[in-house]
Amino acid sequence: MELPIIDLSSPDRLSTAISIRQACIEYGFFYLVNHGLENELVKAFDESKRFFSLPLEDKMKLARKEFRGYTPVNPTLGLQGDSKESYYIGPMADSTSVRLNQWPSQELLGNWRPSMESFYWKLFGAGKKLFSLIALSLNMEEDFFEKVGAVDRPSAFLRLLRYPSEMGPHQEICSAHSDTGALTLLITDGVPGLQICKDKLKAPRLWEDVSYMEGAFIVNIGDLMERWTNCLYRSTMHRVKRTGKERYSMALFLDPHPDCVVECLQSCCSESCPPRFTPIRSGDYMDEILANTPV
Ligand SMILES: O=C(O)CCC(=O)C(=O)O
Ligand SMILES: [Fe+2]
Repeated sequence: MELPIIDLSSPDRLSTAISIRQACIEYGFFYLVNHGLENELVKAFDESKRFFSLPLEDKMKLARKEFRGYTPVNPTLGLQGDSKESYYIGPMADSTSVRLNQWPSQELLGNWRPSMESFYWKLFGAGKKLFSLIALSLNMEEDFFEKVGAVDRPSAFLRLLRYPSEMGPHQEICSAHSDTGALTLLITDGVPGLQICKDKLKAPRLWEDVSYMEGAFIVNIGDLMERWTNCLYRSTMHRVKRTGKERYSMALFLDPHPDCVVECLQSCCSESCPPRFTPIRSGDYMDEILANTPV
C-alpha cells in the first residue's frame, strides 16, 4: 500500500498541515519527502553497515547500557524475540546525556562518531520542522511543541537496526508493536517487510505491506502523541515480516523531554469528547513503558 505523501518544504504550510491531519487520523503513518537529507541517507546506511560488520566481540564492548549502545541478535532465537541487532544513540542535548552515549573508538571505526552525530542532528532538525507542522495541524501555535519542551531539549534516540538474512523460525523479525514516544522518523534500505495494521481491534488483524519510497522518511505517530491528541491521531501497529533478505533500517524516536507534561490538547477535546487521559510527565510515562518492554 501507498501512504499519504507530505512535503516538508512546501511553502503552503496550511495545506500541508491539513494533509498531515488527515494522514494522522486515517493512517498514523505517512511518507515525508523533501526533508533535505536525501543525499545523506546512503552514507548513513554505509556507516551503519560499517558498524554492524565489526566482529561481535568489538560490538559487545559497547553492549547496551542506559538504553544506549549495542544489542546483539537474541541468542535464544527460536524460542522468543526478534531477529535483529541494534545500536542506540541517545540524546545529545546536554553534557550529562552526551557522556552516556557509547562510541566505537577512532581506531576501530575512524570518523564514525562525528559522522553519526552529524546525521543525528540533521534528522533531528527535520523532526523539529515536522513538529511545527503537526502543531499547526492540531490548530495550535506553530511553536507549541517547542514551548512545552517536546523539542527544545530533545530526548530523541536514533536506533540503527540490522535484520540478518538467516531464516529464523518466526514470521516476524520485528514483532507487532506501536511506538511509545511522540513521533518516529523511519528510514529503510528498500528491502520489503514493513507492514501496518490500521485497525488493531479488528480480528483477525489485517496487515498491509508498506511500499518503499526512495529517499522518503516513513513517519509514524507514537502512543504519546495519540494520548496528547486524545486519540485523534492514531498510533498504528506495525511489524516487519521475514523475507529471508538482510535488511537495514534506522529510526529516530522523537520523545519529549522527561519534564514535559503531556496533557490532552484542548483542540482535541470537546464536550462530547472529553479528555480520556490525565496529564502525565513524559519521563514517568516512558519509565513505566520501558520497564515493561523487552529489548
Ligand atoms: O525496521 C523497520 O522497518 C521498523 C522498525 C520499527 O518499527 C521500530 O524500530 O520501532
Ligand atoms: Fe516501530
